[in-house]
Amino acid sequence: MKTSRVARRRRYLLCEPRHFDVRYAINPWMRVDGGVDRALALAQWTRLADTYRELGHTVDTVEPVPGLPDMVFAANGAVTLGGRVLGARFHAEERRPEAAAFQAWFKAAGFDVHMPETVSEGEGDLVPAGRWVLAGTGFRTTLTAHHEAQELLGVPTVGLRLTDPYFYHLDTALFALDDENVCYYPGAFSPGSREVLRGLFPDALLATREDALAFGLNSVSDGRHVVVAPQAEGLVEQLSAHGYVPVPVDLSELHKAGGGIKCCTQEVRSA
Ligand SMILES: CN(C)C(=N)NCCC[C@H](N)C(=O)O
Repeated sequence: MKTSRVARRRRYLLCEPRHFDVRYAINPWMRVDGGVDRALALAQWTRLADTYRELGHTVDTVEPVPGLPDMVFAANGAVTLGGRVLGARFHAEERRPEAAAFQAWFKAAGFDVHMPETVSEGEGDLVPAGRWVLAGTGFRTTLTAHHEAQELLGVPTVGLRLTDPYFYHLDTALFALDDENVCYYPGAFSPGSREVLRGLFPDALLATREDALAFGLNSVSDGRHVVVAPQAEGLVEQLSAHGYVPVPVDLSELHKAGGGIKCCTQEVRSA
């Protein structure tokens, strides 16, 4: 086991939860009558942004749009690799207008944006991991979108079928630790997809359902520091035991909409 892990500086795109709310239910976490403390959501999100800066990463922000309460989940707005950007096409009608807002941000930042033809929820389902883009399907992003991602990004996509509605995006069930390894919850995947993951990542860290339900797999790693939900206690211990440095950030208020740390974080990967 490697004991010294190396961090790489990252560029992250975030969206302040100024208009955050739970006004519709498009995943099993969302309760429209549950109540949201927006001030707390803002404070938690600010801690996340500050944590990235303290770790030496660049944080950009996209202006939140009134009436789009899920726009804080910036990871869904696109996926980028080598300076190429595949925009988003959202599954739920309520989120569809977000796609144009993220597209505009990327264009203004100097990127060409390819807009997908079918449902494609950005980094929620398309997770660059070393030589591959791991590509979730089953609830949101389509197989056609996997192919579009492969054609645009020039990297093979590995399709993985999600089967548990609580883990409706790939990045609720798996995250890349670095360019060589991942951490995932096997119970979120079909038997065939579990076999594929075992074959590609024989040394992967495996998480429990309890840690997955605590949004532990919705973590962001820079190769050394893993920004992780403190509620995922077993995973936090496991990461330390494998030489990573867990950096707990609590986004409990955002969990009410079905999102966590990674959902709030779009990595901008330039050429
Ligand atoms: C991993 N990512 C990016 C996410 N899981 N995103 C959270 C999306 C939450 C939103 N209410 C929805 O259901 O689309």
